[in-house]
Amino acid sequence: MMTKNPLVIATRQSALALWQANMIQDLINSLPAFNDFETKLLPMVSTGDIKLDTVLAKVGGKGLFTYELEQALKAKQAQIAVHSLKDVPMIPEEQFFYTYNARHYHEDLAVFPAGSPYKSLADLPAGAVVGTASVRRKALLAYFYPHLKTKLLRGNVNTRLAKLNDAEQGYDAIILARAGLDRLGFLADLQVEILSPEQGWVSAPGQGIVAVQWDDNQEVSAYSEFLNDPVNALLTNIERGVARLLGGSCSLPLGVYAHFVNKDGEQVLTSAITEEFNRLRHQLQAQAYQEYHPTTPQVLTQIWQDKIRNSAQIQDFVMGLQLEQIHVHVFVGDLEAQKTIRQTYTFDFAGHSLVNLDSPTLLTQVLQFVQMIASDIESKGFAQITSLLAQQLS
Ligand SMILES: NCc1[nH]cc(CCC(=O)O)c1CC(=O)O
Repeated sequence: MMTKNPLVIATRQSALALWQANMIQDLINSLPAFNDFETKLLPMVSTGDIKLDTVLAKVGGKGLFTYELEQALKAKQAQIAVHSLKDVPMIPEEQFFYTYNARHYHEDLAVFPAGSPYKSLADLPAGAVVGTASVRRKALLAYFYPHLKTKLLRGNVNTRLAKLNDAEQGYDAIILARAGLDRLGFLADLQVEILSPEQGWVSAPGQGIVAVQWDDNQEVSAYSEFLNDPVNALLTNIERGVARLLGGSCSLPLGVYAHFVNKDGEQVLTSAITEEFNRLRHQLQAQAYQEYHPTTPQVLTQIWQDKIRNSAQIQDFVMGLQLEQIHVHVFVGDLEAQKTIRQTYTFDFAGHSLVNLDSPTLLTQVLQFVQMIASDIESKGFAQITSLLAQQLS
């Protein structure tokens, strides 16, 4: 029997990180293109898991949850790393690139302690205490709920929930990502309020997306396309593109959320597109493998992409979605709600197709759109916000 190539997956050790790494491992194991690989998880501890006493913006933020995993990639102890995209720095080191997966939920939630008489942030009495370590969430609280106080809350999701339910810690509510709670199976048992971006509570760029990090110096990177989800990649590149042009770091209270809108002007949830779209794409991937194995990953990618473009089933599915526009919600705030910017931007998707997301015309238009958003935000007083923030964070 032939020995298989190792495909070691670096991950943090929190319950959420392991869930996400397992999801990617299962996906890889289900794809014939990876038949010659043997997957294994490499759980690691990151600086962000140890330094728990400060606001994320102050410990530098940059690469706090990714640095150690990147070292494992560079040392070839691991072939890929799995991250919450939200934790990945906006400007990666040159040798690394990412593919994107799975956005089931994008929103933040307010979570209330078991038995709390309150069901929404608006209901909480003046001076009630809300836990978060994120400057974006602090700025949103200051803007929408000025009657509330915030208090630092760090740690992984399990730790934060334990602190919420420990009365001595004094939290009346905490803010968490819906995606994380859903993945851990906690949603059903918790008293929560969904904070929706469409109503102004804009989530972090890339929130809810699982990112797979690849190392250009390792041969396995030729297989990256098989794991990419092109719909999530498009929306994510818009969100992160805006953040990057605004100097993107997690010390900026910035929310960006992009989604598709159909002919009737309704939001089409990304998960409602990607589940079926990827099922069909993966079927064709398996067919291409069957017909052309053994061949190189580059050739297989080409054949597979052609099959996708020529598939009547995929064409039908994509046409049925009637995607017309992409809406991008942006929030830029400061810690005392003195200079908040809120805006929604619209991209005309009608002449494009999900089957051709790598079309140079589309990519050029998207890039111009992202630049337009960033310069519009700048013209609305962005520089004043950042100088105000510098004072507030010092
Ligand atoms: N910085 C922590 C972090 N990074 C990703 C998630 C949740 C999953 C996601 O949003 O993708 C969380 C926890 C939280 O914000 O509640």
